[in-house]
Amino acid sequence: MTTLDIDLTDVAHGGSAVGRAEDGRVVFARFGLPGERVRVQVTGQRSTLIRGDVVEVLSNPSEHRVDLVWPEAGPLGVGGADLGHVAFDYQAEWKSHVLATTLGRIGGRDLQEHFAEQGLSPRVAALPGDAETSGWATRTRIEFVVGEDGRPAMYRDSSHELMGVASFPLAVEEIGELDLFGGWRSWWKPGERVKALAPSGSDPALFVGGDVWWAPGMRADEVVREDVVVGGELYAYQVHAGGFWQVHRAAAASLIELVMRGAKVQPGDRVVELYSGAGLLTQPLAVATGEAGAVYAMEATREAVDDARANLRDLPWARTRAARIDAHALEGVNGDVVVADPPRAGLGTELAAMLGEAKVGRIVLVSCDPASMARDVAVMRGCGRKATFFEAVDIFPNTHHFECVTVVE
Ligand SMILES: C[S@@+](CC[C@H](N)C(=O)[O-])C[C@H]1O[C@@H](n2cnc3c(N)ncnc32)[C@H](O)[C@@H]1O
Repeated sequence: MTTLDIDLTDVAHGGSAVGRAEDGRVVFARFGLPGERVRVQVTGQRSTLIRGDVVEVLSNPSEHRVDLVWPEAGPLGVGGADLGHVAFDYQAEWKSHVLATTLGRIGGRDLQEHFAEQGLSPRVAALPGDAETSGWATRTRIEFVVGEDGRPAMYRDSSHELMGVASFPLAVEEIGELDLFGGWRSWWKPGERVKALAPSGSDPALFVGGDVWWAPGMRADEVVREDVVVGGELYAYQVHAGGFWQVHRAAAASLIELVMRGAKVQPGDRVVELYSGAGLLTQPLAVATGEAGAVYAMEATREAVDDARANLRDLPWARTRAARIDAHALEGVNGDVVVADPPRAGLGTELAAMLGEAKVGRIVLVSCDPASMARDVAVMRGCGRKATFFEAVDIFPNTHHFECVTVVE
């Protein structure tokens, strides 16, 4: 067991605080805070860097350090709450700092200066209501694996080793109704992957082995209902229990609000939506274009497209196609507005350049990784476009993740 004693000076993208070892290598230390002198247990190393977890604060404990609400997800524990040791208010500072430095590191000085000139602030805002629970009890979806003893387990961070867990503090209270630590033990099988969900419009359910259950051996519908209220408007959705949906209980409404504010869709507009999932954004976009306009949405997952079609039943000018988005699919793409919500890897330089150069008025990019956001926006800048809107929102409290919405025109 190798340990190092170091001073932490900064924070890095990915959830670690940063310091330097005596041999000059950069140390990425999870569960540390800048200003602290800490003992780090090394969990991995290369010729240029060392990774580890803070197992002891030796001196200068940070005023922003809090006791771990979920100790099993602390140092040397399971992944999933790598900012669980950081005071809720300071998580926004941490993430804003990472966002600003990532903009510069990936997009260069030009992108940082461009954001400043455009009056765009790289700040990450907490979701309303989260301060009350310090961001705990906010997730309507949690995933785990059944351990050898039949109890819920998760993987130790960056490893294939399963560790039993005794609670899920990130889950909303309603998930407790499933009694995950009760009668399922003799029913589900070790090694099975389980998703527990508490949809806003249906009873809590468990997705395991491709089926949906509300209690051991008691089947539930394979689709659940999600109701999202934004500005007094209700958007209602069906979603396959195993399919993608935003995990934070307020994330769906927040993303609709931000995307619609940035997209400025007018009646009669032609909108192209990429990576549209079950149609979370497609529905409000179609309401905004009205029947004089059109929304063309693309999504790779068949089940999500089935959900989206059901969700757009009353808005027939919105059409969804099951298709992989690649350079071929985007050839000749055009419209008033393109909305893209890709997975963590972002659009990539090729697709970002295609969109940047396309006959499209406004591109709304939803990014769950600041590095891919900075790269994609920098590529579109290189096509002569300007960033005109930027908001970042903390839809993953107690982890290093957050979401960005950028508009490029
Ligand atoms: C971050 S989710 C966003 C979905 C939706 N906007 C929402 O918020 O619910 C990204 C979606 O992209 C889809 N996807 C990933 N790669 C894709 C590809 N190459 N082509 C089409 N869809 C893809 C996934 O299935 C997923 O539904």
